[in-house]
Amino acid sequence: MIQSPALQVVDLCKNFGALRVTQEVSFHLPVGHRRALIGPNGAGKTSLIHQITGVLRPSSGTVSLEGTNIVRHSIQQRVRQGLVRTFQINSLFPDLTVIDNVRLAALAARGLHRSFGLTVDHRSLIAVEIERLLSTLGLVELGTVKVSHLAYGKRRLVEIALALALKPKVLLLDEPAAGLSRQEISVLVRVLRALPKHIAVLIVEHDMELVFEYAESISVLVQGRLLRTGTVDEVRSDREVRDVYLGRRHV
Ligand SMILES: Nc1ncnc2c1ncn2[C@@H]1O[C@H](COP(=O)(O)OP(=O)(O)OP(=O)(O)O)[C@@H](O)[C@H]1O
Repeated sequence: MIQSPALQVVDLCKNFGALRVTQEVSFHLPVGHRRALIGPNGAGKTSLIHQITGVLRPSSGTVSLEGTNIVRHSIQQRVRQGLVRTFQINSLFPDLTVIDNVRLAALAARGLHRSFGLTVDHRSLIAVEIERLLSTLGLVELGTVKVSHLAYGKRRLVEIALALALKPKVLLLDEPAAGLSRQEISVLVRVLRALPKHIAVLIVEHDMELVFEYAESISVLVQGRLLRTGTVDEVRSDREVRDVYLGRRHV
């Protein structure tokens, strides 16, 4: 049997009045694939992510998760189905510890809002899961620290921990390296590489070093249209992509 792609977008269009922010965008992400979405400012990357997550309703076209068209599903339904976007820092609870923040997401993934009333087995399962997650993200030693006491780079890792606690099949990362130092970006790349292999990742990122180091393939969006999708080498050496976005410094 042929496996459906983890995520498939077909002929997606979005207009704001006369402005066409998404124009007949089609692509698919195989299970476990790591794709970067790049493009100049205002190309429509965030608008595309918003349509995939359900924040924005497309004007036409479909978004499918494992073969099911989810275009009419709510944001919450999509999350429950495994389409998860990283939380923004301002959605973390600053006065709670890292562990408590991750626990809330792990409970939410089970349709629960508090651990009160859970069986001992459930609690220990969740505790093991949190431990594993923090270890993947290199946050074990910071588990009992309040989020408000963490450096910016660590908070961004907590965002990813929360998203992972929701058990994604497809993880959407919107500029995870924004505001990070080079050293923090190399930690981020290590963390992203250590993600479970079955998770497909779509990462929107302006930091080309990260993109070239991490992505298996790249899609280039320009003025709402996909200009090119290919391997890192194909996209890097594409003359048109260089002209509209990469310039000469990344060749
Ligand atoms: N709600 C809206 N109403 C009208 N126009 C919008 C709306 N949201 C986005 N736009 C426009 O759509 C275009 C694409 O914006 P978008 O934020 O998706 O680009 P982007 O590629 O994510 O840019 P950046 O890299 O700067 O984040 C821009 O011209 C923007 O002004």
